[in-house]
Amino acid sequence: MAGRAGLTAKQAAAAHLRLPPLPSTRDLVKLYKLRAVKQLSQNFLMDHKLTSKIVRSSGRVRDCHVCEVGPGPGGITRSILEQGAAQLTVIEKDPRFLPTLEMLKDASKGKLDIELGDVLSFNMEKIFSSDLRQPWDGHLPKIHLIGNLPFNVATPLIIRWLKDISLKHNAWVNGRVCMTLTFQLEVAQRMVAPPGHVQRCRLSIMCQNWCHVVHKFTIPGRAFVPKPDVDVGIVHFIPRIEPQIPLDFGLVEKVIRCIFSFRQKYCKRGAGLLFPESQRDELVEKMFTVADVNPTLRPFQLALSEFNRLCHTYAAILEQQPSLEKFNSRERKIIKDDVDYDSDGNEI
Ligand SMILES: C[S@@+](CC[C@H](N)C(=O)[O-])C[C@H]1O[C@@H](n2cnc3c(N)ncnc32)[C@H](O)[C@@H]1O
Repeated sequence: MAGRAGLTAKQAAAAHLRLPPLPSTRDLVKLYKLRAVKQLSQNFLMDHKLTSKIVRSSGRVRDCHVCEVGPGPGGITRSILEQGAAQLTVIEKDPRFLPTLEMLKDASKGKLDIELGDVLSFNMEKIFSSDLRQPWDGHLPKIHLIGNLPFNVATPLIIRWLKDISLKHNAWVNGRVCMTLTFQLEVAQRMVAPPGHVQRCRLSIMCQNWCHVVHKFTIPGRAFVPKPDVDVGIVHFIPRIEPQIPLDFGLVEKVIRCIFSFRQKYCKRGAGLLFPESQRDELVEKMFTVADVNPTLRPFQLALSEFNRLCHTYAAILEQQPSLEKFNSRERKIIKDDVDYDSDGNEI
């Protein structure tokens, strides 16, 4: 809505902060003494409309504490400040971006903090005030995590964060903190794939077990500088109050990983990897009978409720035979063709 001076609330906030403009592609090249921006080995989003859309898709950041991972030259960072975040902490690994981020910090009126570090090992617990904490089953805390990271960092990061969510560690000591992250489109589609979908994989189950996952929109690769070979999906995660499979992260991950080891075969084939050969047939049959799951379905056809029953039955078998917990079949390493990889070579 336009205010008295004819400015929208957002324009007023931006004018009030007097943020320096985002460096152009040419500026980036000059700033970092490069021949081409490609040498930074990153894909930057320089389109203000799109950075604003990403921030809006995370929900309302006004008056919230936002943590942005991988700000780079600060396109998304500017949009977060413009949309009225009360506090913004950025975690950037590459010190070459510090001068541009410092300029933003100076203009931010104390709202921007810069942390130089690797988000994969960064404990965010200390950056948020305990005043923002909410009970896990209460309202969502006024905290958001937002980031456009390199594709080969984003997938391992979300797996780490899902584990943190399961343990209520890291940012999640504060309650059900939401995340809005970019992934290559194919990975985003896998994250939200329902049962029976051709993209359904281990990542779908892991994400959907601990979070409500929404693929918000897609950005064509050409919007990035330099242009990646793929399009990009923006995914929003809201931690579930209760996971669909309320068991230990490691146990769930092991069962899902084994079952998806043979994607095109009956799901009992992969489940067999949970047990030594001497007991395999007997325990697989027991697992599927007790869980009441059809062992001849393909892994991608199983619903979360069926994985839930299989995981619980496996946990009950472990209670009776604790030594099985340490059993790790090496067979899947031999049968490589049935394991899924994303285009960065990450097994998923
Ligand atoms: C794809 S660029 C995106 C930059 C900016 N967010 C944008 O949208 O234009 C990824 C950024 O993440 C940073 N980055 C990469 N790995 C990181 C890590 N492990 N921890 C923190 N930052 C990282 C890079 O240095 C780079 O600035």
